[in-house]
Amino acid sequence: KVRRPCRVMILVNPHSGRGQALQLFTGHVQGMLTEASVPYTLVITEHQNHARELVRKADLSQWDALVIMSGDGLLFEVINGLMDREDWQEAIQTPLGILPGGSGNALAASGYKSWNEELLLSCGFILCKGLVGSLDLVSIHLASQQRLFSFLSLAWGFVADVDIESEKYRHVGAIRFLMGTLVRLASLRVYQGRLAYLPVMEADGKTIALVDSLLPGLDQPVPESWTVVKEEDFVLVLAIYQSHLAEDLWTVPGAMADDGLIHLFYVTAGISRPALLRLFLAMEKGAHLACGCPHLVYEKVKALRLEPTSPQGVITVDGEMVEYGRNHAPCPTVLHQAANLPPWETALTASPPPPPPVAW
Ligand SMILES: Nc1ncnc2c1ncn2[C@@H]1O[C@H](COP(=O)(O)OP(=O)(O)OP(=O)(O)O)[C@@H](O)[C@H]1O
Repeated sequence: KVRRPCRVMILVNPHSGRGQALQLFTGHVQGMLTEASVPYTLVITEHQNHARELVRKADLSQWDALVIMSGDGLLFEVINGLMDREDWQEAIQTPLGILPGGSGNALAASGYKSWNEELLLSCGFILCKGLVGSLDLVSIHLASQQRLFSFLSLAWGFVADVDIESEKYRHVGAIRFLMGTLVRLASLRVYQGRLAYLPVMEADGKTIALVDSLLPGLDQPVPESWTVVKEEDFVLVLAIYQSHLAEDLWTVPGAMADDGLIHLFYVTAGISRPALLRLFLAMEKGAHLACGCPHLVYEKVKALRLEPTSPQGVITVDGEMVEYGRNHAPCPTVLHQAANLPPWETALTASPPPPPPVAW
């Protein structure tokens, strides 16, 4: 629990979701914070990476928590801004909070069965109470040597395409993903690439963290303990570490924010359009694995390597487009504390600290 009274920086992306994040804040959250005597400073982001730069340079001793009122994209900026700092080990332990104001709101929705204003009120309540849980972060190395920290997902193929292509329907809110899915289904394509992963053994338990500097470099073959997927034609690859991919997509019903697992899904080529649509419709109730679809594979893994060979495509990390090429997602590096509260309590902290960033 964060000590009270605490000073909270609340970052609002005014363009997130349907462009109503600020109105949602003043209409639903401001009064709660005032009533609970939580002092806060509101910062309206002015451009992409504004929050990342601000957090990178902030005097964190002034703040007891950093809260974002936006979609998952702004939290991605804040986490990576904290990890950019020289004092990242301490910085990443700053409690973080999320108030859903975007169109996906995957992290805010994880662990809840509520939507829209109801979800916002639940998250506002948790913030007022100052409750803190823990959150897994996954370290992702891109082919350019860039390293990112991800709390939600790595996607390639259908899911990534829908996420990026549906941004033009942002004004309709969460339904943009359904619209994007239908449009992408009409032009369903196959993505070529290689996928390998380090499976989780039952004996691994929950708390073993991988140190990504011990994993083979991208120019090295994967070790024998890894599974190399024999198919190379995919419709989608999705690695997710939270229960929800969006407010209404319950992708991993059993996932906890700090279970130390990457939940890897892939769909191989050959799936029909109706079968793929059925999977996404079933996902609203978390029932997609019960569809018995032979093209859908689900594995719990600790690390994976994705090497797209199709000349064009989209890869997203936490819903944000990253460079297209080979990735490497060792997990988990920033993990686990004995959280005394359920991890879906929304105000989050990552502890103990990750191993030092390594040159890849
Ligand atoms: N003031 C701003 N102007 C333009 N872009 C911004 C601004 N502030 C943040 N951004 C960027 O906008 C993108 C989308 O933000 P965010 O993810 O928070 O909202 P969203 O896309 O509506 O929600 P979700 O990710 O849940 O779908 C992010 O890449 C973020 O970095």
